[in-house]
Amino acid sequence: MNFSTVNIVMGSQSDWKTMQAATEVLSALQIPHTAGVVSAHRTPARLQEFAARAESEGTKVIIAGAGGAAHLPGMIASETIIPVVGVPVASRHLNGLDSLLSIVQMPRGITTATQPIGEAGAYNAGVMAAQILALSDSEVRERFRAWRQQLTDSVGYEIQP
Ligand SMILES: Nc1c(C(=O)O)ncn1[C@@H]1O[C@H](COP(=O)(O)O)[C@@H](O)[C@H]1O
Repeated sequence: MNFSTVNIVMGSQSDWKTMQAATEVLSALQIPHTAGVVSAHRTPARLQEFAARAESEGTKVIIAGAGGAAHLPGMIASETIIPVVGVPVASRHLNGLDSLLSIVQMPRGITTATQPIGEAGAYNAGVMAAQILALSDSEVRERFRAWRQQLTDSVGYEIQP
């Protein structure tokens, strides 16, 4: 189990093709991150160990993605006070609506920062993690501002018919 400033975890190896988009902004902003498989359903002991160690290992934000009965993000959120950014991975039968509802409908007091379904959600999870870190890290803040300006500048006004 590897720990880093941002830990990206997912319920299955099959989620990686979606979840790897979370690394794009983190890499661009030079934010240390690592990724691995943790499942509330299949590896409950690993989940317990991961959540118990993350804070003392220096993790500041956890990005958790899962599909279907996506209990992983909420279960991690219940075991640590580190903010958990949840990513609903598109499921085979219900296109991720099941994943979204499983992650977003948390009980009062325990919460996840839930992102859109699929790759765009994973990408934005990276953005959200960077913004959380920017609050307490001036170097990340400056890099984030520059990244955001680039995004703004890249949106052209003219329509290309
Ligand atoms: N939702 C969860 C959890 C969990 O929430 O603990 N563990 C695995 N899974 C999900 O099962 C789906 C199918 O997994 P497989 O492709 O391994 O059969 C994946 O999207 C995974 O996130």
